[in-house]
Amino acid sequence: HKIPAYGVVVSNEDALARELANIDEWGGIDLFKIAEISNNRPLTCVVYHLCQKRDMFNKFKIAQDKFLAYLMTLEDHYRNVPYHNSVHASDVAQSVHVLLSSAALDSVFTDLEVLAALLASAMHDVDHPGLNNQYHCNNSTELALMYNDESVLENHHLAVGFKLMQQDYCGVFDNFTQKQWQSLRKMVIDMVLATDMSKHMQLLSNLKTMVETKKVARSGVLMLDNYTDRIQVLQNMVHCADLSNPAKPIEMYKQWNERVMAEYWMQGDVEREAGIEISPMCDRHNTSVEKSQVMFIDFVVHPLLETWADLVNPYAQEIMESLANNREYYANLMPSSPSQTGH
Ligand SMILES: COc1ccc(-c2ccn(CCC(=O)N3CCOCC3)n2)cc1OC1CCCC1
Ligand SMILES: [Mg+2]
Ligand SMILES: [Zn+2]
Repeated sequence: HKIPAYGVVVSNEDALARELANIDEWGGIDLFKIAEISNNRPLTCVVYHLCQKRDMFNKFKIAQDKFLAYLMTLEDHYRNVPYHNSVHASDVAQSVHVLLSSAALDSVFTDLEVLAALLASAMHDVDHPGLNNQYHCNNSTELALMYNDESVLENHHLAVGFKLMQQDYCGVFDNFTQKQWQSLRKMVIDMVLATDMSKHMQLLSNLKTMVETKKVARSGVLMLDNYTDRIQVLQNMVHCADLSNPAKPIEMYKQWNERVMAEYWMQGDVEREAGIEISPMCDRHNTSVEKSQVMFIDFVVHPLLETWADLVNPYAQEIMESLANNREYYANLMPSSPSQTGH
């Protein structure tokens, strides 16, 4: 049977083609529109399309129908929660694709490393329950007990993502050598575990050190000559993509913000019902949305993306400008901002 052009059977293939046209650009595609057109299969069609563009099926002799079966099953295991659904995963995959294409990283990473980064992005939040690690640890949930309070969700995303790959009807990496498979699996594990926010300061510090000591070839590309350096750049890349909403076009950023707040407030409702302490920013009756975003940008996103921009300098200026504009947008909306008080 013939495989559809974008992996998924859609009513309007031309519309999907148009939406995917600017997939190589930062903020170039609207994942919410792609979710609509693809009958809520944004992850399957974005990741399939990226792997086709990067010729992954030929490079690794991957059976396209098996890869599609895996992507579909993976996407089916994302939950229908406001933020951590498969639209977010497809956004992280496309953002990683753009960061990987930075001129400073030209030919730096092997095809296996690129495939690992795309797979890590695709599976990095699978089966997310819409309740964060703090909730699981505070309440010793099934998952917290399973993973002893250590990167609980991230370990779960990996376990689910790889278990689905093992199901024999997938057999997606049957043509990999044992060495290729073990290398791919280790890199995906290292990247997904690095999306745990509790690792953020360590990751950022490693990235800063790498910027200070970076070796750049005459061609201007980064020289990374050991696994530790290579995986640190890949981990930071996926982490940057995971935190990249504030650096995207404002209309998309606003939608991500509504969704993440809806998820936080649902968690706050669960905590209030259970009579336990409501987590930070999870109380719908007591959160300043705009102030929270300005603080998120100032204390988390800007320091990380600024360091990334230093690493691939000057190839991330547009990302930094977008972030600065969006920060101003929310700063001006803050209740006590000067523009409100008229002076
Ligand atoms: C568009 O808004 C956000 C977009 C992304 C994030 C965000 C933080 C950490 N990550 C990485 C994954 C993670 O560790 N999480 C997932 C979010 O919940 C906390 C544990 N992602 C937060 C966002 O806003 C928050 C609510 C107001 C300020 C902060
Ligand atoms: Mg996550
Ligand atoms: Zn995520």
